[in-house]
Amino acid sequence: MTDTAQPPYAVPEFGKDPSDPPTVPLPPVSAGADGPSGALSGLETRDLTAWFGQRKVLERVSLRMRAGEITALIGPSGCGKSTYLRILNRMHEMVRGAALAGEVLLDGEDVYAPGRRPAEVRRRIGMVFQRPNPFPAMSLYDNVISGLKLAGIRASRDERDHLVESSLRQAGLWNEVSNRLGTPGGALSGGQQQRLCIARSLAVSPEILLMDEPCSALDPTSTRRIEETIADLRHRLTIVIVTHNMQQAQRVSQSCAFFLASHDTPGRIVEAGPTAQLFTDPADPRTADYVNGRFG
Ligand SMILES: Nc1ncnc2c1ncn2[C@@H]1O[C@H](COP(=O)(O)OP(=O)(O)OP(=O)(O)O)[C@@H](O)[C@H]1O
Repeated sequence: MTDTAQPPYAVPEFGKDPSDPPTVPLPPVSAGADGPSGALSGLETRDLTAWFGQRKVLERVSLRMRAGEITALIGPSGCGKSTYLRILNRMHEMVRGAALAGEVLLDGEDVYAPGRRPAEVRRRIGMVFQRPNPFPAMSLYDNVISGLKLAGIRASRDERDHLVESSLRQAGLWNEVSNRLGTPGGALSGGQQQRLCIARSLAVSPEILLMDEPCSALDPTSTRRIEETIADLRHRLTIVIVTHNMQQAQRVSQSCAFFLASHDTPGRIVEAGPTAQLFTDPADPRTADYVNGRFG
């Protein structure tokens, strides 16, 4: 039976955050392994339960997403993967009536702790969506730096130039667009637009990058290009990717979590562990059935 118990608390509505972000200097580009601390950040959820209104869609999801790894979230449609991803950087609360319980720890600190600003969490934990969503009329240059103002980061012209180049290089797009940074984002191909969106996310130096089926709208060549970019980024930041493509999960990830829900039970993790193990020697027969295409 679907559990309709009241959630313990509703997450605050997006936009109701009382304090505007303070303006801060430009952080080092992609702190990551080359950054000042030399350490990458990890994410962990403990007993995460989520609701839309009275409907519980995730239940007690505990998962460790290790620093510097790519973790793939797999599972049939509707099992809560995207919801889980959006909880990680406080986007779940943008949906009216959404609620959650449990903890999301970024380097051991709860991103939902009282007083913690959603905008600061979203700067540190970036998101790339299923459909490329650059600002179509805005130049490539401005697209890349469009997140700075939102994050309250100030930068000189030189710093911005450097940031645009380094972000586009990391996203694997620089060589294709370096001589036309003034052209609008909408003029790029779908795959290039997705890499532009990755560059835009990288420009605010996130520690974690969440990717929600980033290749599902792309052709095989663009998909391969994005996968190469993801693999390159692994050494700079921690990545969590939702994918329906089992080959992609095997190609890009080191760890994998298999989610499952049914019509009367909310989404839960059936099994999580090293990707190779989940695909070759899963502990649960449902995992074997899913990764071998027997359902979902
Ligand atoms: N904004 C919303 N309001 C109400 N219910 C929602 C909302 N978004 C998602 N849901 C419900 O939450 C459940 C989990 O959805 P979610 O999109 O997280 O699943 P998913 O595993 O990512 O699916 P898919 O693979 O098809 O993208 C589904 O039953 C869905 O209908």
